[in-house]
Amino acid sequence: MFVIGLTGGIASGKSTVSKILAQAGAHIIDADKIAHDVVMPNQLAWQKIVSHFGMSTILENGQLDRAALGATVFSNPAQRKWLEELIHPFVRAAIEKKIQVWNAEKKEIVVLDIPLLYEAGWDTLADETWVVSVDTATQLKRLVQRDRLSLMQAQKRIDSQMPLIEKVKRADYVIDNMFDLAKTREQVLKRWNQIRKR
Ligand SMILES: CC(C)(COP(=O)(O)OP(=O)(O)OC[C@H]1O[C@@H](n2cnc3c(N)ncnc32)[C@H](O)[C@@H]1O)[C@@H](O)C(=O)NCCC(=O)NCCS
Ligand SMILES: Nc1ncnc2c1ncn2[C@@H]1O[C@H](COP(=O)(O)OP(=O)(O)OP(=O)(O)O)[C@@H](O)[C@H]1O
Repeated sequence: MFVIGLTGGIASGKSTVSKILAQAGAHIIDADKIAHDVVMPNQLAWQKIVSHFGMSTILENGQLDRAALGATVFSNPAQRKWLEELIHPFVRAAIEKKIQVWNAEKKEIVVLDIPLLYEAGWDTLADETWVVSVDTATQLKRLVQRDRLSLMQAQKRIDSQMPLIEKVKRADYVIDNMFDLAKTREQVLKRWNQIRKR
């Protein structure tokens, strides 16, 4: 089994690349999705969040108010650290379990789609790392458009991550996602085909 660690900055295009890889036959582990699943109502992490942040972080249906929690933690690094220290061990355990299962099932290529791959030190789970890169103006524009955040909210989210330029330096393979999707697909499939041939 070969494991690709796919990362980038927020809204740089990880999900877009991960979709292309899935269509090509990769098996995807999506850390954002796992992080959403572990805070479903009444789970241990959900209970700890409610006792720590209070009922104002819960919607009427019991789900986390992700916008409210995001507004709090992306303006307060100490609270973000608290939330990460709670959620990350659950996410890491789920990722390791899935890797184990897929390894036993002899899946050929697995992709770890993890926004905080380097920040969390989880790049060691991968055989090689890919970074999806865009310039800061494009990142901000796409983030504001997709998530309907104000410029200031979007900038706070970007600033809470390792600078994208730093991630690019650490990457084994960089995908430049500044252009159209065809160009991105071309770069993804180029490296994908090299890995397949090994
Ligand atoms: C604060 C929360 C509730 C906001 O939820 P929201 O639905 O608005 O965002 P979502 O979870 O879909 O994340 C969107 C993007 O935000 C960025 N992001 C998320 N968490 C973090 C973080 N702790 N630090 C920096 N960037 C982050 C990532 O690029 C991610 O792809 C949520 O992001 C969260 O629980 N974060 C802590 C868990 C975590 O670190 N998740 C990242 C994957 S392990
Ligand atoms: N090459 C491109 N050209 C134009 N728009 C793009 C391109 N790639 C991605 N986008 C758009 O930019 C936004 C961010 O892309 P995407 O959701 O793939 O980023 P992400 O890195 O997965 O984000 P997150 O860190 O929040 O998970 C989306 O609205 C997507 O449709």
